[in-house]
Amino acid sequence: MRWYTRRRSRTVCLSLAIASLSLHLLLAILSRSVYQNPCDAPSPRQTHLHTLRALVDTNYTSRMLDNHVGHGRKEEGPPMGSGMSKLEALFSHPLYNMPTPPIHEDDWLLKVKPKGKARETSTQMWVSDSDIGDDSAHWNRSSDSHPPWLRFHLGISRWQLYPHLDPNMASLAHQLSTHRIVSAVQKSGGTQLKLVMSFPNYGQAMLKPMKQERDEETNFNLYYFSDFERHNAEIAAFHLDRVLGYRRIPPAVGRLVDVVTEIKDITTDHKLARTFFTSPVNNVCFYGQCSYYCSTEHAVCGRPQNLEASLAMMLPDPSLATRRTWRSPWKRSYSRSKLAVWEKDPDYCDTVKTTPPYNKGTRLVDLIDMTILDFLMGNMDRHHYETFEKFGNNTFLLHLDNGRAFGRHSKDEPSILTPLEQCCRIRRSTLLHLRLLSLPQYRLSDVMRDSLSHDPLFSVAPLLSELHLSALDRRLVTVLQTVSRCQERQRSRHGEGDDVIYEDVTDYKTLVKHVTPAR
Ligand SMILES: Nc1ncnc2c1ncn2[C@@H]1O[C@H](COP(=O)(O)OP(=O)(O)OP(=O)(O)O)[C@@H](O)[C@H]1O
Ligand SMILES: [Mn+2]
Repeated sequence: MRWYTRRRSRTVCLSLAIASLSLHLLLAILSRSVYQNPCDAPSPRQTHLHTLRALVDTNYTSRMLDNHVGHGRKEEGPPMGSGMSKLEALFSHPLYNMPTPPIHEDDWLLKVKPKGKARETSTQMWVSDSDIGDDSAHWNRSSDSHPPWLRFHLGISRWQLYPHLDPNMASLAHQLSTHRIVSAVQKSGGTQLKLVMSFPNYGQAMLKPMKQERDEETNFNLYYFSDFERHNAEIAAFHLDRVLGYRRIPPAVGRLVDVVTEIKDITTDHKLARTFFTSPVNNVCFYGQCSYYCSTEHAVCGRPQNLEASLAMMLPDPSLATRRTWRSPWKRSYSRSKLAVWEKDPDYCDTVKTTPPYNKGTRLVDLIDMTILDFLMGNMDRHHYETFEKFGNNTFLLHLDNGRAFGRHSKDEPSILTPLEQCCRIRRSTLLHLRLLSLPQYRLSDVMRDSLSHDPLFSVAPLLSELHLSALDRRLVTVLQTVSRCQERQRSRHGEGDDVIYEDVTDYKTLVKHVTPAR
């Protein structure tokens, strides 16, 4: 009996031990599965690596990337756990922070004189390249004591107008939108009314007034060459150019200008002053002198004195930094009946490719970059572009005059993409940027909305309507499809698609090495 009881209690103990062991095992398995998710979630670094690998894939398609990068699910926000806006996440992406070679003294647009020398010779402390002898010194290029406009001028290089994440940008925008206006005169040249405004610290800006409501579409019966210029297009173009990573448009911000105290009362331009009048509803209006739309019927009017306008930072005066103007090979005919050569000859690019300066260096792909910018914003008015003469042919193209962009959101204009269609050539870096902006977590319309919300006029109304923002996404898909078609065409001809890509990002290893966790 005792023997039986001992045996029973031993069995019970054994079963209890087995049960507790199983329970432990079960708990361990459960806790592992509970904590597994955060441990296995990709770090920002891994996400960046995934994105980059997918972006350089030659068989890239947008849908494939959604799966690749989002690990099968749609990732709507910026990289996990970053706490950043989509714009901040975009600008912190390695593609925007690639190591750049040091800028040599000859690669700056303006050289600065040592302070002593400058005082001896003249009151101006910056001089053009041709004015300077052997006494140049590395003096104060980024000094905090300089006004923002001078820091902007001194920061222009052979490769860009301003650096990525420019620490000067906020004060530059602040100056343009708030500093007292001490002078306003008409800017000569060009076809539509625009003014040059001066600030007490000698900075200058080019003003384009608001002529139509933001969501008003350009009349479909109007030819591109008689379209109005839009102040919000100048501002949005600056933001788009920066988002694309180009940095080839001078900073432009919005401002509510008092047409009486900030233009009429202070102008020394008598021709301009004479055109002021009061409208039947007591708004103050003016129309100036120019070849298009400078008449009472097309006057710009304050409400009653407040006028929305864009103010773009002026580039250094041509006497300090000469600019060269180039006619675009894909210039439109500016005629109601004539077609341009490129519209009649599908092989037109073969000729351009062998014609200087498009036969060497980056000029052709720089032009394609400009084409992509113009297609995205629907700008049909790119008849010319400019470069700084000092840098010869080895430099970026200035994307000035964007007032006729963002006129229509309901229609895309495929003819703007003709240079890309005909030449089938694109910088690797541009393609990577475009592909990045097609991902849901960096979506072009979202980063543009974010970027434009920093403009002072955002408090009046968003600079681009939602319809214009979504047109950007639609057009981006068209650009990427065009490139894919080019690659397919090339592949079917030669067995590969690499003639399409101008390889300007050669060192992927360096790029990937520089993938840093998002801050
Ligand atoms: N930010 C700037 N700084 C200095 N010069 C500028 C700036 N923006 C434009 N310009 C110069 O002023 C000229 C006229 O400006 P813009 O082209 O914007 O006016 P427009 O009336 O639209 O001209 P067009 O009718 O020829 O298209 C430009 O060709 C350019 O050389
Ligand atoms: Mn123009």
